Amino acid sequence: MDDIAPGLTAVDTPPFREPAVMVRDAVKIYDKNNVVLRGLNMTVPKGQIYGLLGPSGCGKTTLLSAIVGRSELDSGDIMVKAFKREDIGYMPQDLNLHEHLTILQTFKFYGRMLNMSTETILERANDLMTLLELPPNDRLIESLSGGQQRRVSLGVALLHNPIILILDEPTVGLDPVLSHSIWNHLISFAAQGKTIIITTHYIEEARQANTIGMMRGGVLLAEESPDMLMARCNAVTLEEAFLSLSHKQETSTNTKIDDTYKKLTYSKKTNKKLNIDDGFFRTNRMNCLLYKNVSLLWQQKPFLGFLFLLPLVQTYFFNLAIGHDPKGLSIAIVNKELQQRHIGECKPEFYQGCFLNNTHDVLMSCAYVEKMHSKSMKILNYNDVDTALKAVKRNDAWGLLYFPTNYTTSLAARFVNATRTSSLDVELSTVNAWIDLSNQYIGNMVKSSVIYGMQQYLGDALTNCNVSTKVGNIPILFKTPIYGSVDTTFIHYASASILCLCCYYLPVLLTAGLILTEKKGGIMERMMVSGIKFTEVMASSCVMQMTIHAIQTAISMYVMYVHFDNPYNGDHFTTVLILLLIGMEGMIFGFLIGAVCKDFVFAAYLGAGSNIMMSFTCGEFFSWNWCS
Ligand SMILES: Nc1ncnc2c1ncn2[C@@H]1O[C@H](COP(=O)(O)OP(=O)(O)OP(=O)(O)O)[C@@H](O)[C@H]1O
Repeated sequence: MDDIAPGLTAVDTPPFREPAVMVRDAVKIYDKNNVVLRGLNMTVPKGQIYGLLGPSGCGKTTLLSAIVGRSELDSGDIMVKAFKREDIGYMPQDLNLHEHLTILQTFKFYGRMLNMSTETILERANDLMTLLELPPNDRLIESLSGGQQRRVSLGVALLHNPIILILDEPTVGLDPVLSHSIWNHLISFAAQGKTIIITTHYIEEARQANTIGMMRGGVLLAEESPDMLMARCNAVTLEEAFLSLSHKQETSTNTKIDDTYKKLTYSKKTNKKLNIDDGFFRTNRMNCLLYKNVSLLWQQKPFLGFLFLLPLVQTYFFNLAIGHDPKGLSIAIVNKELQQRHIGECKPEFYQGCFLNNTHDVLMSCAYVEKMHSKSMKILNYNDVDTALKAVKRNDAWGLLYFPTNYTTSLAARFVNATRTSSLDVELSTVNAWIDLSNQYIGNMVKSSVIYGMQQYLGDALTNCNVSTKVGNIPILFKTPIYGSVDTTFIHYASASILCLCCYYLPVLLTAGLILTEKKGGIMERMMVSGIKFTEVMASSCVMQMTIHAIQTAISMYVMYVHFDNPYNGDHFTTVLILLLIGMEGMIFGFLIGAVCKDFVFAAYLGAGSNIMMSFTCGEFFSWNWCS
């Protein structure tokens, strides 16, 4: 015992017992103001109950975490007589259980992880139900009381009948009768040769331990049997003994604590945590994780339904609400040609004949207005430009078309005279257009309707005159598009990119959520202590996520390409491969978010923020704009 405070001497020397756990010169420093272990030495004899006592925050959990391999010392050696993972049973201070699993599912998950057969698990589960007075094993963990949950957690540690049991405050929140019964069982375990390290806040309860380790200030003040300890301190209770030892530690030297750990030589070749070689990847552990993930999803049926309803609803509403060309847009018309002739409104007979040789009876302005009408535009007639412009500014119309007087005559002159056309005819044959471009998409649509309307009505008018329609076209001919079609709408273009977006961010959300839930509840740490490796977590998540991803994508594609009949011209293999890779990318990013974030709020910000940012940088929104 290197760490017994000065002035203390052992009153008796206990018989030597082979140690099951030994800690030497343990140092753990969280930061320079928080040195938790200061060269601590501890020896736990085999086949005994070792009660680790000390005030709150003295480092008991930190020490146990290092012993079970959950955390690493900064310096020192840890030796545990355990050759395989199954040799150790650990009950952490926090419950660290999946709330949405039943008691039996929890036992099956941890049991299978430690290579237990289903029959043995069921047998042990029955024994533990009696031993720990557990409720029926089909009860969900979340529906249990705090004390019942704690007993399930203890059950997980006992399930595989380990030879070393490390229990961090197993009796907190239990009634005295149950605590007493648990201690009796611990005593019988020790009689069977098992080694038990137990921490407790109920100091007197620890009298039943074979050895007491009294911890304070990062070292052990004493390590001996309760009776010897009380005798040496002239105390009648362990509490008195602890107070006496604490007082002696205080009065002997105030600087001892710091000196102890500073004098240590930091050895590079130390076992700073439990080292059990349980492989880089084992299929049985991955299957366990898969079983747990599937059970968790199955227990949360509303969430499962939501997972598959979300892509359906999203794609459905996208198709209903976005990307269709707006109909019934209003356009203001000021037709001075019509006013000049005093013949009321435009009628079909005004644009039946050939305008080149009958400029008195034919009104080309009416032909143009009719073309705009046939493009589902609502025509609003005004007498003058000022009033019409005010209407556009009031948002009554998306644009204004102004036809000058003698429009048809000047247009005919422009075609007949060609290069000899007077500048007055050029001016009077030109339609003036003011378009509201405050909404880029609608403004551009009105603009293109105006341009193509002009081209089409001129084509029709020239056909009436037996002249080739090409004469009225701008001298460029657009051939069949290489990809897409002439009448591609926004939805046709955007459907693929929306699909990619869903395929990316749904796995991000699900993966980050699952990882964070397990991390925050301490479940991940408990799984790691039981031997689970990160590779297995990744692989099992990958299998589950990809299955969900495939179903979600199939739902989205059905809505997009079957129900709403958007064009699909791609090669099936490439499409599936790309969507799968996008899903995988989302999943990996979800892992990253789960790993770096400490809480859900940060994860939500990171997930949503990065999603928008990535949509910008990958060109999705940019190309939407171009399309519009
Ligand atoms: N991850 C961590 N980062 C920083 N400090 C930590 C961390 N974990 C524990 N500590 C600090 O280490 C000290 C010892 O904590 P620990 O949980 O080991 O104490 P304990 O003796 O188990 O306390 P209790 O009996 O209340 O559970 C405390 O001051 C605690 O704040």
